[in-house]
Amino acid sequence: MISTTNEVRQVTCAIIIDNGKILAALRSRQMSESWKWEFPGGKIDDGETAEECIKREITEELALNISITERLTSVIHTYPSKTIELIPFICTINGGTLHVVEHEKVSWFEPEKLKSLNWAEADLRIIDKVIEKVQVKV
Ligand SMILES: Nc1nc2c([nH]c(=O)n2[C@@H]2O[C@H](COP(=O)(O)OP(=O)(O)OP(=O)(O)O)[C@@H](O)[C@H]2O)c(=O)[nH]1
Repeated sequence: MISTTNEVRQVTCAIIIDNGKILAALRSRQMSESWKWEFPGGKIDDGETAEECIKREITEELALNISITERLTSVIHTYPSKTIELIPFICTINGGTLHVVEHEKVSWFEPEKLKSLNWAEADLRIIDKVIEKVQVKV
């Protein structure tokens, strides 16, 4: 199916907590929204649940198995060329060895450092809630 600009693309993202820090990923030159930070994840495939999607994406992008702790409220954000529904999940690592496949790099941040990053615009709308949630859980 050809996607149109009017369609809302559902995108999952993982807020992975480990040892009190949160993983953020820098989008690379080859990706749209280059050099912006995001939480790893991606678009939901046809027939897939959001939970299945985020587990698949994290295996593909970071070679990690994750467990979902909590699904947060999603946000809808319109970029000039697309509208996305960003569905965030708080997660922990269940297995695997971190290997960065697509991103420029990933880094671990203390919750209070997250606000200083140059985030993708949609993430700016979830970051306060993410920090509030992870400070309770770390
Ligand atoms: N994974 C992820 N994507 C995000 C976040 N915030 C955000 O705006 N996005 C956007 O959601 C889309 C996710 O698409 P994707 O990762 O599956 O694939 P992609 O880069 O090829 O997307 P593209 O079609 O925009 O080029 C991208 O447009 C990306 O910019 C986030 O925190 N995590």
